[in-house]
Amino acid sequence: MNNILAVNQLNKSFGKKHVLQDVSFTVAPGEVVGLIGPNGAGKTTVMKAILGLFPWESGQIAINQQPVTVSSHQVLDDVGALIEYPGIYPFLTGYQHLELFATGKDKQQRIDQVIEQLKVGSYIQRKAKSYSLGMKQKLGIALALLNHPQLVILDEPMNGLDPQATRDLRDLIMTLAKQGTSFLISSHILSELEKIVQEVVIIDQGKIIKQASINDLAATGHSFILLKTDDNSRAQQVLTKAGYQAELSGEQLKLEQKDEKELAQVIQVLTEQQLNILDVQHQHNDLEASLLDLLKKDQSQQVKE
Ligand SMILES: Nc1ncnc2c1ncn2[C@@H]1O[C@H](COP(=O)(O)OP(=O)(O)OP(=O)(O)O)[C@@H](O)[C@H]1O
Repeated sequence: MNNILAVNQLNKSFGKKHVLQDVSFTVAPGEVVGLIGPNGAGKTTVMKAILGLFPWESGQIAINQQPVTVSSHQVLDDVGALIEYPGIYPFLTGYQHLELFATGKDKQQRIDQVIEQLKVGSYIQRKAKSYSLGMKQKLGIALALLNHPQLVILDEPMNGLDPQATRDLRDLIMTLAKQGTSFLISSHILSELEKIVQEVVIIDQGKIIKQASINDLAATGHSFILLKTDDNSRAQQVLTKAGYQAELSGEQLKLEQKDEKELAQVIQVLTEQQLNILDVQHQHNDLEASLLDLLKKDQSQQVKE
């Protein structure tokens, strides 16, 4: 299947600062891809380049196999985007914004649909200057989705949204993706996106350090055993003596589980020393931890280079 978006060997500098270095990744139709990286990694710059907002030194960007450049924007008709802050006119109502940007014969239907999808009906007739941060954010997302684009680019879309609105947005993204819309969504928090993305592109200091499915990334994650005993500090000593590295974490002892048999062995070691186990929990697939691991490895690699 052809990719809806292909970024190939993109290089971009601002002055002397090489902000994107050979950035390559793809987005397939109907796929939700997370662009994840720490502050300043280059996420917004990648997104702005895809929208042809500035020139770059080398590399190609194609949407539906058509090149995007600063002077050729036609392919962007099929792209909806919210980058950084929504561009909102304070003296227009939310509804007037939608009227201004809606296209097509079914304009009215599109406006009504997006008002319902984003649940903005109660304030859409008010002037935008009275909107809270979250309300503005929802209007920005409504504008990105309004004309049923094939590809939607959202830069930190959960910014300013309360937990209910965050959940509603996740549900909406998943529904639209099932209907074939592709999404590229940036965040510096992986856990915020892990429920909706199939694929993650991890960027650090302008370089893509990994593009992987969320399942592959989870498989590289760590597993931990969390134990509560009637004497955690003695249990820690007993485990250390037996060759396990257990750290005290609040009311629990936390140790990395390297293989499946380990839990039974740990329990045996403790019960042999008359320690009572009050609670056992498993912590699996800590995606945030595996992301941090990747970033740490990348940074130590760069120090060596
Ligand atoms: N117009 C510009 N002029 C100069 N430097 C810029 C410009 N835009 C971005 N940069 C620099 O490029 C780097 C990447 O910035 P970018 O905004 O793409 O990061 P980000 O991953 O989106 O970060 P955040 O999560 O903080 O939004 C940063 O070092 C930033 O200072």
